[in-house]
Amino acid sequence: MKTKLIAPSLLSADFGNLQRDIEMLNESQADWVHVDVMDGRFVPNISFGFPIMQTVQQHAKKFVDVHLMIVEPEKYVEEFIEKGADLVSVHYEACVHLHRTVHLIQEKGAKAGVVLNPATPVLMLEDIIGDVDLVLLMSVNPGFGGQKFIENTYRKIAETKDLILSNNSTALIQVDGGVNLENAEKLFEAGADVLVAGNAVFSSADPAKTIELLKI
Ligand SMILES: O=C(CO)[C@@H](O)[C@H](O)COP(=O)(O)O
Repeated sequence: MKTKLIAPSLLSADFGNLQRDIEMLNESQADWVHVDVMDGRFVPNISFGFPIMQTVQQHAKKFVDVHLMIVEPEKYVEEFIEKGADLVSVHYEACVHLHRTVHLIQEKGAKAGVVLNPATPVLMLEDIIGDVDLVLLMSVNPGFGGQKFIENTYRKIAETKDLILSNNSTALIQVDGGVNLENAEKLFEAGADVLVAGNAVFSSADPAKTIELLKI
């Protein structure tokens, strides 16, 4: 997988015109489509589930990146993969048996990511870094789009990069939350490989142009 990737989050798309927004992403320079699944238990908000995932599967031509903000994600990963997820990321904080869940995702044919909330230290990944394809660092508390970026994410990117290098891991670093045209370049320079952007893309006058500018 190449780096400096943009993954627009469908959480900020217009659900009344979801096909239109996915087709816009297909034609844009977006690399991935980021799908935020929230259950109202792991996070204090409910977004959507399998029916929306089916719409994504029908229309998206880009790599589909699913972020599960749900308790007991191991119960649902297989169905998300059947419905087109190329990568499934699960929260460190939500998995009792993280190693088992990561390997389940990979056995079912998808890439596996592990997600850290802002208050979870990078060192918790020491014994799983060699198994995962991606580390997703939350730069806001998960649950809502349009929140303010938490600045200590830069330090966490550096720590994740060190962990990856010292373990000869090939995991990508993804950053999610409050990413915008002001901080994207700095985040890539700090070592992020994939930036998720919801509000910055879908609230802009020209989402396709914003995606292009986020990559510069
Ligand atoms: O996972 C989440 C929120 O929990 C994110 O993917 C947000 O959707 C990012 O939104 P912006 O901060 O870019 O609006």
